[in-house]
Amino acid sequence: MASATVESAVAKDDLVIPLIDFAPFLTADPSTKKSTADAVLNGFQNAGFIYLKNHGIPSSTVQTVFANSTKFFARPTQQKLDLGWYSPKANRGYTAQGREKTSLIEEEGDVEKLRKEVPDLKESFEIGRDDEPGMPNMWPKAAGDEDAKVFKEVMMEFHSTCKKLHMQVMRAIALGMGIEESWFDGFTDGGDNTLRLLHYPGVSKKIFKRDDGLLQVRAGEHSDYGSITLLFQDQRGGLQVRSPKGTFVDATPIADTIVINAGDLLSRWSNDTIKSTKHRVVEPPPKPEDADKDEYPPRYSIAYFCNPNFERMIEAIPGTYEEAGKKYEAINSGDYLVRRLTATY
Ligand SMILES: O=C(O)CCC(=O)C(=O)O
Ligand SMILES: [Fe+2]
Repeated sequence: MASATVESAVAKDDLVIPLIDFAPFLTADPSTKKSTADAVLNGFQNAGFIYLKNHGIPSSTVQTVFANSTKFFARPTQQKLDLGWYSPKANRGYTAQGREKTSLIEEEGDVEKLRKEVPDLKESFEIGRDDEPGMPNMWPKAAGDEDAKVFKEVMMEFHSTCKKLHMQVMRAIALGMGIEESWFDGFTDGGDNTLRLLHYPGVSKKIFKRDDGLLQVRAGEHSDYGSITLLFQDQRGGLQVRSPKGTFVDATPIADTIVINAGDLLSRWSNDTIKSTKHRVVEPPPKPEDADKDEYPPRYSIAYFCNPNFERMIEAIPGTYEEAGKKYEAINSGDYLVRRLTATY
């Protein structure tokens, strides 16, 4: 089968992140579908990251979500604190700056130490499925507040839009792996995914110039936990991905694309054939229009963290373990995520 020519979005220090046109996959011509699927799988196997264009989510939709996110974070601090993130199991609500430390640490306790040293310069708001008993989303009060009403509608709609794309990308991975295209459907149809709005407030440029040798970041180095993450970023920049050489390479924003990365659970599920690559958000690259300002402008991003249905057991995908053997025991998807979240908050 002829493989499609794939452009690269990032190519530095042996990190090659492909820029993949997803339209051929979505429009279902069998031969181009397969080569697109191969490109998706190769991207996750080699870099752990891809950029996707023509993914089917209109840019007007994404703009509306960003606009609503910006309005949300502009609410008074107390209003946001009243919607506080309340448990790893629910993973819903608002997290103020300094509360979470995305990190490499898996032990509780260590995270406390790291957080004090260099807090992440961000606030976030997490939204889960809206129909999970005992785990309510933390919506701003809608009575007499039109923005709050619209916010909820926009976010729930986007949650379901992203859920569909998660299913499609997992189908592409399946087809790329040579298993039944629908193989993952029974793992992705539950929508146990988290929509996270992120705001990195404008900060003084000086904050990044520390004299204690520590690196001030907007979000610390980490890998994501679940199957895949759909990341929508504004044009500000600052996201970096770890290369095979150990350097951090800019994942420069490309308009109308989604950056998609594989998480730790997909890596485990694929018997380590797919990579879950470390990334972070740092001081943004200089732009001519900010040159004579003392502050960097804010950055907004939207991450949609996808997970296999929480009730499912995750055990090596067919085709990934027959030769090498299974590297990991079966694990419950929901338990795995709660364990990881418990260590970071
Ligand atoms: O804001 C970004 O660009 C990345 C955020 C991220 O990696 C995360 O929240 O897991
Ligand atoms: Fe991440």
